[in-house]
Amino acid sequence: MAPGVLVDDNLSSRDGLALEDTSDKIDAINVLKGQQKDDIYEKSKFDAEKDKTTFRQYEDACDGVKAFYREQHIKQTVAYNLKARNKFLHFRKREEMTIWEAMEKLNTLIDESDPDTSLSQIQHLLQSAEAIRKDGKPRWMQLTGLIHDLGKLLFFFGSEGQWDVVGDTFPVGCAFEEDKIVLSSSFSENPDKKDPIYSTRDGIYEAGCGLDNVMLSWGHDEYLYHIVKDQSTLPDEALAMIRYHSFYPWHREGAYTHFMNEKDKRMLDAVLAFNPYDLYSKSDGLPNTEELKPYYLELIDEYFPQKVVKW
Ligand SMILES: O[C@H]1[C@H](O)[C@@H](O)[C@H](O)[C@@H](O)[C@H]1O
Ligand SMILES: [Fe+2]
Ligand SMILES: [Fe+2]
Repeated sequence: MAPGVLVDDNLSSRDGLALEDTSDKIDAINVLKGQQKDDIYEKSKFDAEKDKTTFRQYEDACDGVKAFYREQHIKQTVAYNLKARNKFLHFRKREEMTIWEAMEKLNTLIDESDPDTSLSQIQHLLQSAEAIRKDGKPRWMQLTGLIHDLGKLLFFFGSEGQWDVVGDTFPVGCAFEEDKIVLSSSFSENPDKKDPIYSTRDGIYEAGCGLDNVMLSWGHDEYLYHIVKDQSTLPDEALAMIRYHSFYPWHREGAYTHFMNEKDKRMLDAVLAFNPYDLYSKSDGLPNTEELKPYYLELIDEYFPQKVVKW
């Protein structure tokens, strides 16, 4: 095992940015860190009228969704995770695109893991952002809604399929908490389940080590988290909303809490504040992309000052 890989990927965080970037950018980050944080925890008015029992019904899902999770739960291993990190975060020649161009590129992907929407990704992103905006949440959170699934671009950058792009996430390198993970029966065929270390509760980690140090199954959350951490001025809460939004075993089912540290307790609140806008906005009306575009272009520029993103 190479713990250095983990530390490099996850802990460089704001330090890297602070060392390399302009003082304007650092000022912007510091201002953001202190402001507009509490507004996000105020109980959401948005999901009060939703019938939550109709979402995430995996046992009743179509065969495609079941086949997706079967494949994902067999193939997400520590070995694959390390390989994917190297490939997608370190070795690839990155494409340059603005956020809006990325949204348009992603638009042809229909997510095979999702039992709740068959809308295109741009519509899902705008639905999430609009729900956050209508609920009066801060601008940085609206932008987080707009971009949170852009990591699915991995599908066009040489992923092995959808199993390493979409779907819920869970840690690798320690025992799978199968009763807290959807459609988990195929974990029995995951080779890591027989590994003498990876099959233990703490595996390659330590209790209380902090989720920053835990490798989550590879997919759109982790990939986008790194891009946004390195190339935007969005605050830590936004980074957590992105990195953990598919980590339902943790934020909804209470699994893997033994790895949490103090920071994770705060981040969990942020992720929970974000979740309704991601999940329950899927039943909202269709957003008018052209009408909304000018508002969001301005918002993107506010937090991605260099405009073009290296994907
Ligand atoms: O099917 C969905 C979809 O892929 C989402 O983007 C992801 O965040 C969810 O966790 C997942 O269950
Ligand atoms: Fe997602
Ligand atoms: Fe989403």
